[in-house]
Amino acid sequence: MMNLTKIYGPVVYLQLGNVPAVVTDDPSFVKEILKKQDHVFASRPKNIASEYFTYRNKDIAFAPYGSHWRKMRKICTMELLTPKRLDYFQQGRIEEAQCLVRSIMEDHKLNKPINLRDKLGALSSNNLTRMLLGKRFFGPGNAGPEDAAEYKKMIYEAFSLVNSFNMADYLPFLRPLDLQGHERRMQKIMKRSDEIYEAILAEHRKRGRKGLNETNTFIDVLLSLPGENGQECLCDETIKAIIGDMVAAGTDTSSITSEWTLAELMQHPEIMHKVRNEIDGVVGYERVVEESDLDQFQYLRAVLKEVFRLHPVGAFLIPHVAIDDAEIAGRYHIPKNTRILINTYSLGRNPASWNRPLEFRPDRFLEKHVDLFDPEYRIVPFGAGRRGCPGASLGTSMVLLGLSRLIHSFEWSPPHGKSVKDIPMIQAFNSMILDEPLHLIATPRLKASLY
Ligand code: HEM
Repeated sequence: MMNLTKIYGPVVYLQLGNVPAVVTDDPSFVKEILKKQDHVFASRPKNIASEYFTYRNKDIAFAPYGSHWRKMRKICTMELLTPKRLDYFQQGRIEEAQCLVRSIMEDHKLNKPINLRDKLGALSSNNLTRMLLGKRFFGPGNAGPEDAAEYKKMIYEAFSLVNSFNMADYLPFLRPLDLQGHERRMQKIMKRSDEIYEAILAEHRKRGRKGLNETNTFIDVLLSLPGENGQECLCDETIKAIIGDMVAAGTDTSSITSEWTLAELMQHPEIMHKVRNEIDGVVGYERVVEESDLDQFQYLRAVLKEVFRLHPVGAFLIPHVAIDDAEIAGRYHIPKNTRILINTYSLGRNPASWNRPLEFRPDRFLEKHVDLFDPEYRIVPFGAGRRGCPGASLGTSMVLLGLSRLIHSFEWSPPHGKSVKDIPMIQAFNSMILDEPLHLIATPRLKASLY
């Protein structure tokens, strides 16, 4: 599917079983869909995975366009991801970055290669669950190693099921057969994650309501807000769906991006050197990186854009759906209910937009400024418009803080007996993650008291 536009042109119409779909990787069409006619393409398709994981679309990311989505999106931006609340939880993110560095030091003392997928996964999970639930899942003071491993596996599996192709979504008569076994896996994950969220809800209810302010975790805020249609509170399923959305939307996205960044930097030592020089120049050697330093890391930000261009978190944005008949570029008729698949993978590699597109060259973003929300839609790492990612600023800060701490605190090298050429720079089948978890050796480079 990723190569269709190369063969047939910038807009391809497909009939996927019962479902009409349009695939595009052309910036001008993407602009038309996400900006000029954003209101027409702002809905989401129903599919089996979202039915399970979002309590029948009670969340934000998969909710169809309408009053429920509008209300939840408003809660998300006006009550949860507010600058004040994100500022308040900054201390937690700093502590998590320090825990990451310490746990790498422990592995270093044992002479162990570092499994960066595990470390970065723990970092983003803890960052999110501290803010959402007031709870860490990994490391000291956590929910217990077994709970953590189970929770991590669940998030990972749910994320991959949502992103994978399920035949029964397109040929509904196949659904009772569950030929790919997806639905059985979904039922199992959902049952267990529901038990976990029920227990967390009960625990927070028991503590009672406190005054609403920026120090509240997201779950406490959600428990305090009035519900829909004059209800006193939001219903439990809605709260669980929103929390599940944020965990799924914020965890793997951040850790996948950070893992690719380190893998690319290992392949390009001269770029790693420039990034480290930049961080050293701002921070020096007497303290560790703080969030307030991140604005000054212009080169690291260019590196991150280059990673988003070549390795977006999904090959496609979450599908959009036309809520009405539409016409794009004055010549393509798009019938109501058509699914719109924006191919971010080939958008970032489109030779019409990018010079030598397959080369990893962050400097291109310094020679010519391109924003993460690019007005020309040559990259759309966070989507755009009404359905654009509301966690973009938090996600960017989490990734930049984790990476800059790792690069400032350690020299990195391939495991003993291997070279950078042995790091397989290929993505997994059916997903955008590195095919194999990145393992590296860490050597501390700052004075001992900073670890
Ligand atoms: C590096 C980190 C992240 C990346 C790359 C990313 C990327 C994306 C993308 C591509 C979309 C789909 C946009 C579209 O369909 O047009 C999205 C949607 C969304 N993201 Fe993120 N995201 C990140 C972090 C986060 C975080 C930290 C949160 C919240 C805690 C979050 C919450 C959401 C939500 C709720 C949606 C659905 C919006 C809607 O449908 O109205 N994301 N994100």
